[in-house]
Amino acid sequence: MQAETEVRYCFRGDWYDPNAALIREYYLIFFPKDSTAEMYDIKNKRTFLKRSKVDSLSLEDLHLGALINIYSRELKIVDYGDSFTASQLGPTKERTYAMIKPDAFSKLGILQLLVYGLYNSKRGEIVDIIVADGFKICNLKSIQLSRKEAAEFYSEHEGKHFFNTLLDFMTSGPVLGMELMRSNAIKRWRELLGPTNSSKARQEAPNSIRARYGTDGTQNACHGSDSTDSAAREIEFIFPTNGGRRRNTAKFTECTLAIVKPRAVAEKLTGKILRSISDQGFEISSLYMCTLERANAEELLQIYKGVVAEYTEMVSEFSSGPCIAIEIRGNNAPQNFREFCGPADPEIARQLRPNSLRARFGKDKIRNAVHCSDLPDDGLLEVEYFFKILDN
Ligand SMILES: Nc1ncnc2c1ncn2[C@@H]1O[C@H](COP(=O)(O)OP(=O)(O)OP(=O)(O)O)[C@@H](O)[C@H]1O
Repeated sequence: MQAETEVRYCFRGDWYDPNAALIREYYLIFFPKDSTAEMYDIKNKRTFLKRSKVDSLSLEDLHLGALINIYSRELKIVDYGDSFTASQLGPTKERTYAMIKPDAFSKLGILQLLVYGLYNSKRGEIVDIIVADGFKICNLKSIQLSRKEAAEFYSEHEGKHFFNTLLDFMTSGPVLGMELMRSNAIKRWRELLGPTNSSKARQEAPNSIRARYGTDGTQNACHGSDSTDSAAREIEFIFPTNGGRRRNTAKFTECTLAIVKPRAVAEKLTGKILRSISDQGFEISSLYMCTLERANAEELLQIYKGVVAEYTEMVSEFSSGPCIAIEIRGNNAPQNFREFCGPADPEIARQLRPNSLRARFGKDKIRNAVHCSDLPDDGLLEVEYFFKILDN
């Protein structure tokens, strides 16, 4: 009897080795059956990691451009490693760049877009449309584009009569940049957008995003890449992987830091958590998705080292996948937000503060959904760490 071949997917991944200051290339082989992975060093032609369990990794995390953490190594998936993987996953994992432009951003606000959009189907806001249509949000950031950046982004239109108006508009307020993934992502997102001109959209595609949220020919709510090449270029432009970052929208006043931890992001709790934060009266002034390296997680959590028994596990959870860093603003934000987060242990939180974030969304002490700055003086320092140092 012939043995059944085990399904395995192969990717090419780059890891930046800071000691040698060079990029090392690996094949990453993933076995979905038991969530194990193997790594092969391409240059040195040898196995780098024997087949080992990587619980935090799932096939959903593995797509072109993804940043994943394998045993403290941040690997960027740069290509498919074999034709089987390319043919199986390529069509289902097409990426596009979507951007909520300043008109829709300010009309709806980050929270309505992200939260009510996700969780109040009656409002049917933009992100709801995105998620409900089967897109995965692979990256996300609120950005303030400079005129130079807007001009570069829309360089194909330079010289056209509407170019200056377009730049005025695109720099008039924050935008929300998103890298989206699903099958036929580019075509599907543009179908959802409808015609460029919002008035035409209202006539020809009244349910489209531009018909519903756009104003006119320039202020048309959202952008979508028009080809695979432009998607790759635009994703790289907004979320550069080779140095430099786009300016975030953090304000650094009356603020504290919240992080939606990787397990909560993976369980799609981000929207519910953001909604609770805003319902409580806090302002979400800036946010972005990132995958923390172990060293950064250690730095953030250093005050717990030697104090909290679960320190090592906490660091592992923090660096296990994408998380969302948020600048929270409000009166006495560090203390008030910390109270709203509740005790670190969700079991205790459920007894003592049943309405706190950790009581509602936490699983256990490690996977307690949300991190918040602990001491009053740490609020601004941690916001600066995430929004000035890590995101610069
Ligand atoms: N005739 C016009 N008058 C004013 N603004 C325009 C005009 N044509 C395009 N624009 C603005 O420039 C943007 C880029 O134009 P383009 O032709 O690439 O449209 P699109 O591909 O539908 O939009 P986008 O690139 O933003 O997804 C439009 O979304 C709109 O904001």
